[in-house]
Amino acid sequence: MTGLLLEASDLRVSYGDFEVIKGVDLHVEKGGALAIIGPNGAGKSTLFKALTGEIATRGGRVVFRGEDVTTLPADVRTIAGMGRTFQVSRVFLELTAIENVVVALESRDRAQGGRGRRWWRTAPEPAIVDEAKALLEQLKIAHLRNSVAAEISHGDRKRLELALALALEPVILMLDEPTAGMAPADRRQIVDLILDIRRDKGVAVVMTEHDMDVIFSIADQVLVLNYGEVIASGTVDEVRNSPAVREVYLGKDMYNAEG
Ligand SMILES: Nc1ncnc2c1ncn2[C@@H]1O[C@H](COP(=O)(O)OP(=O)(O)OP(=O)(O)O)[C@@H](O)[C@H]1O
Repeated sequence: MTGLLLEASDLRVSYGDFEVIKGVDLHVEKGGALAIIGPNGAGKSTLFKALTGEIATRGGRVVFRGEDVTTLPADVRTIAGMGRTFQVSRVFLELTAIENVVVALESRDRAQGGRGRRWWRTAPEPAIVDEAKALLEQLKIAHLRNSVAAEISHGDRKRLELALALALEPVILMLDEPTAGMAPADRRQIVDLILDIRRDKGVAVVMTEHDMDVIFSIADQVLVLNYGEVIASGTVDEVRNSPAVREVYLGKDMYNAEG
């Protein structure tokens, strides 16, 4: 699979007069995986939110699947195929795992022009329930389907969040620190899941992440930000060997740096 999926050019974002993203260019190929890294405060989250449409840009363009989406809100980008997970989980805590996935699948159907659940029905369509079960199975949390989301572990909730993102059939998954706050064993499992999703569904990935092992396992391209500017971009090896990157991480072990 080749071809451009997501592209940003001369992207600029400011908080008041404080320019945080200062003319960033990036691109993601179909099925590709880009990691955005950089020291704390470099602008990673801000850039990520500008790509997903959660914050407005002051300049530049974001093009997704050939369409200029620069001024389109996040929900429209989601419907267009941009799946999203958050650093802080956004599942419905009071619903069970399967109810969460059913809600996501029903909203996908509505977005695709379906009618969603008819008003007189108290239960979802059996086909939707089957699809939800299959997704939970794929994410290896089928055994938790009747557990209330508030009561499942942090790692399993991350899996559930991935299931919700996948329910919308994205062509790209935007993952904001997908392994934040996880134990090493859980991290490895999430990495394996993301690799499976990439392989099975050909979904592209953009992620911010601090853990270099996770980055090196998943990403084929890395973009390094410092003070809102790209100081290096390329393959993992190209970035590793970049003098500018070494300078930014000077005095730190880049591969274990928290930033
Ligand atoms: N809502 C906001 N209002 C004003 N300034 C902000 C806001 N959010 C972030 N900033 C500032 O913008 C800069 C970039 O922040 P951002 O969170 O994008 O960096 P980051 O690279 O994601 O950092 P971290 O690795 O710590 O998550 C920082 O100086 C931060 O203090």
